[in-house]
Amino acid sequence: MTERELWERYQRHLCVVPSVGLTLDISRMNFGADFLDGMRPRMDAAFQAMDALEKGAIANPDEKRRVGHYWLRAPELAPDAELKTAITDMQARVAAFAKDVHSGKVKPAKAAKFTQVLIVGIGGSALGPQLVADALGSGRDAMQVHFLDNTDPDGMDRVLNGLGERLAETLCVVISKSGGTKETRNGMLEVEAAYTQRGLDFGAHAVAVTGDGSELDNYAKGHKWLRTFPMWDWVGGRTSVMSAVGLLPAQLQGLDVAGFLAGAKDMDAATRVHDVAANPAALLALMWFHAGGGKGQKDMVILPYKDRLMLMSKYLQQLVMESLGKELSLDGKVVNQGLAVYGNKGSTDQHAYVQQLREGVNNFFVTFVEVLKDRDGKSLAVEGENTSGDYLLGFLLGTRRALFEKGRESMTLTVPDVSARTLGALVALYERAVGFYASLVNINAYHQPGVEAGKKAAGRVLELQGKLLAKLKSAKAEARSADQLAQDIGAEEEVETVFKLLEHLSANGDHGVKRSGGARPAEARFQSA
Ligand SMILES: O=P(O)(O)OC[C@H]1O[C@H](O)[C@H](O)[C@@H](O)[C@@H]1O
Repeated sequence: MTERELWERYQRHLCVVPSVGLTLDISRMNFGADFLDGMRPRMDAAFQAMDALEKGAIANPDEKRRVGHYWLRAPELAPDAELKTAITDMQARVAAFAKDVHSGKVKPAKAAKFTQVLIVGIGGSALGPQLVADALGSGRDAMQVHFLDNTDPDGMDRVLNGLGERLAETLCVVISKSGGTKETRNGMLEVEAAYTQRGLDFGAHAVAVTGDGSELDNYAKGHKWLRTFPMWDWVGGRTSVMSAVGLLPAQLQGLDVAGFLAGAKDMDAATRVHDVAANPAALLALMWFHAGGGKGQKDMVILPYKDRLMLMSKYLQQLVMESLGKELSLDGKVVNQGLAVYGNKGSTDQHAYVQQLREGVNNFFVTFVEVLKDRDGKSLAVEGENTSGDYLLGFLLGTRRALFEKGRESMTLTVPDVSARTLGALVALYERAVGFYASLVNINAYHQPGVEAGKKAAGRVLELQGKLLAKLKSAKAEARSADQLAQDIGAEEEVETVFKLLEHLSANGDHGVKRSGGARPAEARFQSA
């Protein structure tokens, strides 16, 4: 194709969303002339399914739940008055609480004001707030935000040591929809201990975002925490950033929550239309289908040329892969669907893996994100009249071209800035695209049955550890091999897990387990000190 023909293709297929100032360019995807028409029947079915979902159908059949994240930014569209009031009440309570925290009306026990927010959560209960905080935050925010999103003890120490004395002016927000996630529970208990160690009453510094009646809800109420904010079964964790999960941290940080919701609402309006050419979410889903043959055969590389959007790929990784990575179709057939997502930011990644994208295995398509506004204020001319921002665009367009020359496909999303409004629009765009794509490939995007297997297996590991410790204590002084200990606790078949547990126990002083003997598993001996 000549440059001129590409320019024609660019204009013909450019999807323009004036309400949020976003465009989607699909001209560098190599779909054929009849692809969009050919997909029309499937896309029509996807539109019907989405319309039904928004009206309150049970769109998550396995869990028999409605799927209501679109109502979070348009409560008037919620299918009944009760839901609408739940949303508007939540928004009002979040805003009022943040106002009271900022004014000092709600204050810590031993400091004048809360200045820091420590968020404890994981997965959908952390990734949204992390994306928002990183994309929109600055040193001038009303409060500084920190995260504990793992059960890694050293990771917790790093965050808590970083807060240091400021723990006295830290508001801890524990987020868990189910209220039973172990990583979050552990993080909460460790944070509680850190407050107690400093002579501070944790409850007077803590709030919860969780489902009514959950373990966390009961704990928060039982320990007189400052507040609890609701999470509902009709909002999935990975689409919860516009519930209290994302709004409370954003409001506390002093970000433009109204703009965030408005951007999403405007994008929802744009992606609700059944005209494919005008609907960027439909086009994204169709391009994913085209690129991977409807089977996820190509990976989605998210490349925003903007530092503030670096967590976009991480956020989309959960949204896309947890939604689309499914064993079974809606009819119960084994389909093993999915779309792999990775990426960081340009031009940084050009100095890392983009080499492979241009010349290596062609198993991906790129989504460039171009941000028109370089920075607040004027830029330095770094070479001739060129600014650093001119270079950023130069590198984006250069990589787009270099990939296309080698037959590697890309799309480009162009947005005016990284404002709350734009971020809300981007989140809404991908939420809708994931929903459409799930319909195109006939899967349930709103459950995550696969996640449970790992959790159950972890439960068994900890159960074995309990038995092992009891055995080691009763057989004090006698050094035994992993094989012997596995037999002792009636877990001969699980000797490898037993060895891994002993290796970990003896590397840490917590349980007083000592290792002796050789370095190889069969030579190692363990005993209670
Ligand atoms: O919010 P929570 O109930 O604590 O869940 C946190 C996360 O963990 C689960 O394993 C799910 O796979 C995620 O979708 C969820 O966001």
